[in-house]
Amino acid sequence: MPSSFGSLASDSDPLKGATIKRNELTGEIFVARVIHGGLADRSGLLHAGDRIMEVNGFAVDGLEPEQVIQVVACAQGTIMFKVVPITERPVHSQTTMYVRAMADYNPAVDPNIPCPDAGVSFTRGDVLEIVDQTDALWWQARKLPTSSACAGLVPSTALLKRKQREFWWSQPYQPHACIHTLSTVEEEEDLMALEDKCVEADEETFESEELREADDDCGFNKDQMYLAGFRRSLRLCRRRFHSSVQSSCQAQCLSSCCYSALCSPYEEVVRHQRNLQDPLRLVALLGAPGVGVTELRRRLIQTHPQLFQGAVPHTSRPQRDDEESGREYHFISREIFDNMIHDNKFLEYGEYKGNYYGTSSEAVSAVLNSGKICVIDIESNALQAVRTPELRAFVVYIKPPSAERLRKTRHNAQILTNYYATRPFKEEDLVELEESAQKLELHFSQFFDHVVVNEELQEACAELRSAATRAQEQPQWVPSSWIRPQQ
Ligand SMILES: Nc1ncnc2c1ncn2[C@@H]1O[C@H](COP(=O)(O)OP(=O)(O)OP(=O)(O)O)[C@@H](O)[C@H]1O
Repeated sequence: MPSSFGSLASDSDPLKGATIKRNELTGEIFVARVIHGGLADRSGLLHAGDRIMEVNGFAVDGLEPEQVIQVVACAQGTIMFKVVPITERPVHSQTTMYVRAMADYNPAVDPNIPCPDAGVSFTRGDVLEIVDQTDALWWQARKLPTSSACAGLVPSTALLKRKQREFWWSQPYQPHACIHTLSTVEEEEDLMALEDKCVEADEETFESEELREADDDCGFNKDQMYLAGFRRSLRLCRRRFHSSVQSSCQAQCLSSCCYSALCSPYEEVVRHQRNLQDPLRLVALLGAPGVGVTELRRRLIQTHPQLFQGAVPHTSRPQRDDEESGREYHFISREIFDNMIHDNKFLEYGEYKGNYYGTSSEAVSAVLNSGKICVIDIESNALQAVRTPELRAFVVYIKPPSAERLRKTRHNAQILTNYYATRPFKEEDLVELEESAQKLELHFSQFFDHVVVNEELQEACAELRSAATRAQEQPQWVPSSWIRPQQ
């Protein structure tokens, strides 16, 4: 039987660069995998499938893997391995793949990982460089950004999906039609409660808020030019909105966190720099009610009208004398609105006392094609509708500051109540705001391209502005399907 010797430079844990396994029938010890970029890999002397006979002259057959590691750990100076190399080394043409994690993973609490020390922990939203997919269950990856050349183990898509299925089946009752991605049932109930909190507002109060805004003349800039798509009315009734994604699964899942794209534990991404001739990217703001999404959007558009613009919403309500179609709204008949819903034209839409209101993807595209950055605010259930190859949304999460700073900065702020009246924030409003923000972060942080903490308005607005322009001008991680659309 062919044999060879390999020597590795001394290291406190030289087998960290490889994992080993024992054949339970024969007691033989084999190299299970060589960690990409680790010591064993760099030496080129150990390969997956090699049989380890001896470590520094000590026969390892019959030992438990932990005992072999102990032998290696106790060795001083140069360590000699006597190895029987695998006869047919598989030829791999590994291509590096980048993914965004859609779930959290902690190897320290995973009983199934073959070697917890070699595991890479990650949280949703992290970008991973997958350097080896040879093993169907355990891939090798680096979490970016990293300065380490050494990769570690992460569960493969197949393994994570299996875990999700096991979790799903372990639940006493699961009404969802698809695999449960991240949330526990309790969290799901919380979310449903959040989304269910729709208070019936009568049309007069809703309309009066619209009028109040119009009276404020806040749709006009310094030169008395009307800033199209400026109104906040869509945000007002957002809790009753629908997103354009109406899969059968989503119909059952009010939290809308389990539609197909969100079910995959990894999203393949590429580092992409927008070409100058490409349309600009949509900037979609997401935040808990009352955190200041409207205020920031308003300030951004008002202070930089040459750069930013909102999308003009559609409505089926009758046009008033002082309104122009295409300025405050696109006024269309109910029948046309229904057809547009049917044709999936809306990113979000809602209905109030017989009148529809909605933001169409075409209205967003019109702004983007005009050379301005379209800024809209969305509900979490519209995430899938805006994360498309056409709109390429850059999602900015507006986060509340610390509890203390929130209470200080909102001292004179006015909250918009469910009855469409404004009044100063009460303690319970702030608590509710913080809870809603936590739930958004818990369930959707993997989709945040940038987070702006809205503490001081001016600073938050400046940061939003620079993030929104950076999204157009600098390379970003985006879903690979946006750049290489699937057939
Ligand atoms: N950083 C801040 N400092 C002080 N006040 C703020 C800040 N950001 C927002 N506000 C004020 O808080 C109030 C609520 O803000 P805004 O209306 O923008 O909330 P929102 O996120 O759009 O939620 P909703 O849609 O429920 O109104 C407004 O009075 C706004 O001026």
